[in-house]
Amino acid sequence: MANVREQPILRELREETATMHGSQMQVSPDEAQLLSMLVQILGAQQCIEVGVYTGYSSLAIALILPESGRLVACEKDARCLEIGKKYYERAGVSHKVDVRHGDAADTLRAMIQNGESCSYDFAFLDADKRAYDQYFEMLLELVLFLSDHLVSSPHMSRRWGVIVIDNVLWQGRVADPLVDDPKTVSIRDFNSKILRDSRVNISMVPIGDGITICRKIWS
Ligand SMILES: C[S@@+](CC[C@H](N)C(=O)[O-])C[C@H]1O[C@@H](n2cnc3c(N)ncnc32)[C@H](O)[C@@H]1O
Repeated sequence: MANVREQPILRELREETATMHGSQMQVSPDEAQLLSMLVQILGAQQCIEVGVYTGYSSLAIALILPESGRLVACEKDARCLEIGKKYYERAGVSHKVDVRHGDAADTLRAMIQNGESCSYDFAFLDADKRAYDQYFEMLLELVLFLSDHLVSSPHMSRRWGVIVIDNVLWQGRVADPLVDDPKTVSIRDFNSKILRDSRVNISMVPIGDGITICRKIWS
């Protein structure tokens, strides 16, 4: 497949999203391209997105997932989900997307209670910024980690779950000590926490609004 950001259906979804009444959010083709490449490079099969909006990133991921792959797509806004579902259908990927309407924290908690810990390869976190830490803790539980003695081959690719976190630069506000609104403080505190977190390796990438790529290294 060509680069996902060049797919006409993604362009169409982006245009429809831009014309939505009251829409202030922007979707990022560069981020979606990176996400889909990561999913492909990892050979990910089981993915989660927290905060779907109209489905731009989830569609980019679903397009690249193999037929056996699945993306659990968590979103609280039914109107946005209807747009996403229309595009999954049109792109022929709706069988790969498991849409979960409701509060994402409730959905993730239910997945853990349902015995799904350590069974996801890839997660994308992009919902309420004040709850990042809460989502992150549950995603860390849900993504895979196989310690050395459980890995049959040193070349096995799916040993570590990866979590990608969006908006970590928050348009530069996290670096401005004079900005102290709740969302900025929450993202700033979250960035500091995961920098020191021995359960993960991280790399912050300054594309879009800043994303952190986080690899689980401890279970
Ligand atoms: C920035 S948008 C997501 C954009 C999407 N990830 C993309 O790249 O195309 C954030 C979304 O998170 C959703 N959201 C915020 N809080 C939520 C919650 N508690 N549970 C589920 N979804 C939530 C919002 O409704 C919004 O659609």
